[in-house]
This record gives sequence, structure tokens and C-alpha cells, in this order.
Amino acid sequence: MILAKSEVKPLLLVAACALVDADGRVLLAQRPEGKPMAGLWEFPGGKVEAGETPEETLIRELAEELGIEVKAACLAPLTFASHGYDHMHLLMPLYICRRWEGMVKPLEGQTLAWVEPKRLRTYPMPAADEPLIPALIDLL
Ligand SMILES: Nc1nc2c([nH]c(=O)n2[C@H]2C[C@H](O)[C@@H](COP(=O)(O)OP(=O)(O)OP(=O)(O)O)O2)c(=O)[nH]1
Repeated sequence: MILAKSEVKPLLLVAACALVDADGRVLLAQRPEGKPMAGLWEFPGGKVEAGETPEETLIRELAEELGIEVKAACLAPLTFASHGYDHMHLLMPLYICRRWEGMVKPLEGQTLAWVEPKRLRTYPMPAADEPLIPALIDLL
């Protein structure tokens, strides 16, 4: 099928990271009021800016959002999401990271939760994230 130009959704590249603590719990962040998908729980991360690798994006976002320092070598690719939202198609590699420096703090007013793998499904997440959960549970 050929799509008219107005129907083509822009592709949005977002890098996300499952931080896993020493007890095997995963960090989720709640999207704040006023943003699209407010109230849903997501993996920390953000849009890959021009000139960045996904790893550089995560190093920057994890410092800005959580105040931690992560090294590229500690970011292991786990899986990815490819999901069509109304106005864009999201392509989101999900990394896993078990080692970082500093204490995790909610620097952007977001609510954080360290979640046991078996409880991940009780946190409502964006539609793109749902298919990622089995891979994460399998690994942990
Ligand atoms: N960080 C993150 N973003 C996700 C996840 N799942 C998901 O659909 N997204 C979407 C929400 C946003 O449309 C986009 C991430 O963009 P972003 O975090 O840089 O931007 P935002 O919409 O929160 O707000 P802004 O920075 O543009 O103001 O990816 C996820 O697990 N983590």
C-alpha cells in the first residue's frame, strides 16, 4: 500500500534503560502531569538528539533525570520496541544497566519506583513498553 505523504508518521528514536539494583529490582519513572501519557510508568531515557549515539543519549539523560553517572560499557542491549502511536512511530532500544555511580534521585520531579520483576505488570506503561516486559522478566 502506498501512503499519502500526510499519512506518513515520523520515526522517533528514543533510548531507554532498565536500571537493575543489587536486589534485582527495576527502576520505573512515572510520566509527569502535562506530558503525553501522563501517569504511565516508563524506563528512564529520552529522545536521541542529532549527532548522538543511543548510548550517549542514555549517559546524558540518566545524569539529567537521575543524577547518576553511567559508562557506555555498562549499557547492555536487551531488546527494542517498534510501536505505532497516533502521530509517530517509536523505535526504542532498551538497554539494561546494573552498574552506575551516584545515588538515584528524581531530579525532574518525577516519581520513581524500584519494582520487583514479578510486579512489573502491575505498573501501567505506554503501549510500546508492554511487549518488552517478558524479555526483562526472563533475564532477571
Ligand atoms: N523514556 C521513555 N520514553 C518512552 C517510553 N515508552 C514510550 O512510549 N516512550 C515515549 C514517550 C515519549 O513520546 C518519548 C520519549 O520522549 P522524551 O521523554 O524525550 O520526551 P517527553 O515526551 O517526555 O517530553 P519532552 O522532553 O518532549 O518535553 O518516548 C519509555 O519506556 N521510556
